Amino acid sequence: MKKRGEKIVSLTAYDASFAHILDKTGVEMVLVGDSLGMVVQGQSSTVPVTVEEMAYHSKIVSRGLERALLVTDLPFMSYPDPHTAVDNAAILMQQGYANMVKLEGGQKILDSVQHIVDQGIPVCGHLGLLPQSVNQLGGYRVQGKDDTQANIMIEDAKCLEQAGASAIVVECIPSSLAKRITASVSIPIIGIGAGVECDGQVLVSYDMLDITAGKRPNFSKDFMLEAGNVSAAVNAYVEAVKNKTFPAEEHSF
Ligand SMILES: Nc1nc(=O)c2c([nH]1)NC[C@@H]1CN(c3ccc(C(=O)N[C@@H](CCC(=O)O)C(=O)O)cc3)CN21
Ligand SMILES: CC(C)C(=O)C(=O)O
Ligand SMILES: [Mg+2]
Repeated sequence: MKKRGEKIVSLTAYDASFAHILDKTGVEMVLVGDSLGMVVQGQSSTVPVTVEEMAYHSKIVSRGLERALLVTDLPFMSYPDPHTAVDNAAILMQQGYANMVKLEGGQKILDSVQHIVDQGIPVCGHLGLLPQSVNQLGGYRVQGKDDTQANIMIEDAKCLEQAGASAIVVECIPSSLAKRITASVSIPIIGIGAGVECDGQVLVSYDMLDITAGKRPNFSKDFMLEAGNVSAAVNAYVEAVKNKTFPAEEHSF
């Protein structure tokens, strides 16, 4: 799809009924995000989420899917070293029925990425804003704004590709940097708050359906407003990503 210039559409899901709607609407990649800690569990970050919780939600999401690729987040502290990373990735594959696992970070986690890939498990990287590091970052802010940070992120993307990653999510970074990263690797770059020039887009499904308890990141959009029902809202998102009308300038940095 990257080679063909066809945008890859992704949304998060945390249960089977939701997953079924995304699957039948043509969402290509369904992400069981550790964002479930915030939108499902009501916690103030993703840090408390466990491997067991991720495996459970991944398992129930898998029952709603027929076509979409199921990608499941490895949560905070589940990949502190390559051996532990492989063990936990195996749990998400065998108990969560994931097709691919996602880990946050660049060069620091390369050994873990390599070991997981060596076991035949597809890996998705995650660069830019890393919510599992929110306590170091001090908040959810745009990343990669200066040249040094930007160049490190491009190098991280190349290293992840080299280590065998199949795709990379880039979160909350300037559109210009996302464009450079997308041009620097041959694996698909899936953006969230990263502008329209990535190979695909992902959003937290609750945000685009306005199930938000009042707060939604500025890069997201309420697709429920005009659509009126869930399937129509998801369909409007799929169409908007495919024809590059989402994200617009107002959803980008
Ligand atoms: N509901 C929800 N949506 C998400 O997109 C999301 C989660 N939860 N939980 C995990 C992370 C945390 N995320 C977030 C949360 C807040 C902002 C936010 O408020 N960003 C500001 C940018 C601030 C700046 O200018 O630097 C914004 O206005 O969007 C961004 C990402 C993304 N992920
Ligand atoms: C926002 C996406 C990329 C994510 O990691 C999550 O939902 O946890
Ligand atoms: Mg996540």
